[in-house]
Amino acid sequence: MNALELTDVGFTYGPRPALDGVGFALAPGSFNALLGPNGAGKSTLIALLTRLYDLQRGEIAVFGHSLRREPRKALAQLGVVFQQSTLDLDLSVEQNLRYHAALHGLPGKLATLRIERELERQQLTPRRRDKVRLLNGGHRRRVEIARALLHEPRLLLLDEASAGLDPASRNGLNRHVRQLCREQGVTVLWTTHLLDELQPTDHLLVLQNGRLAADGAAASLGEGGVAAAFERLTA
Ligand SMILES: Nc1ncnc2c1ncn2[C@@H]1O[C@H](COP(=O)(O)OP(=O)(O)OP(=O)(O)O)[C@@H](O)[C@H]1O
Repeated sequence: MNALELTDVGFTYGPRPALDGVGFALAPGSFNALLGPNGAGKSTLIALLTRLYDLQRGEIAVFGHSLRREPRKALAQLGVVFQQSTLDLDLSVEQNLRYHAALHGLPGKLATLRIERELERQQLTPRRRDKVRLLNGGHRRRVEIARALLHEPRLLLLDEASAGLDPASRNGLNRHVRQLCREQGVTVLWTTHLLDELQPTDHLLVLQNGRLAADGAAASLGEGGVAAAFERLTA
């Protein structure tokens, strides 16, 4: 069963479609990168995946659950790190996680266990009592990843998660998410416009004018690596 499957997805705000017949599938446990120039439709796609917008055309299924017909089951499998941080800077790392757990109805003891496990997995245990305000951008992102994983989703969606980070933090975050994918079997959909965050074996999805211009291993896109392929596709 695919972690995520899109079939003929279309969405339009006005006369011109923002997404037009987009279809792809993500294998469980894979690292997938979603790329595209400004206006290609990435944000629209993410808004559909998170149900900010309702589907107008096509189907989206998360681990076999239709987002349209079984939204609760589909969303239960989905963890999201949004582009704009929504952490409370004046609460500690742990308080932010506890607040989120309560919001999602996790009972106290279970919440404590999950929070401890995620803090450990995200290497944040020593910072648990620090206010988020004191953390650097990379560590804040890790708090958001911990938060997104508290309900044990199997698909993690990161929307431009590395935007605004310095190169060292960007690399650290990218390595960290790849490790989660490799060691914990979490399927990752990583949205970026930074080609240096990609590896030849990544599954690459390139959106261009609302359509899928490429869907396959980065290495299979031809001569010159990802950067050349991206330039050719979006020229
Ligand atoms: N709220 C809206 N109302 C009308 N048109 C919109 C709206 N949001 C996006 N669009 C249009 O839909 C198309 C896709 O935009 P979208 O924001 O999904 O692309 P994107 O790939 O996320 O771009 P960026 O990288 O700049 O965020 C663009 O032509 C955009 O102008």
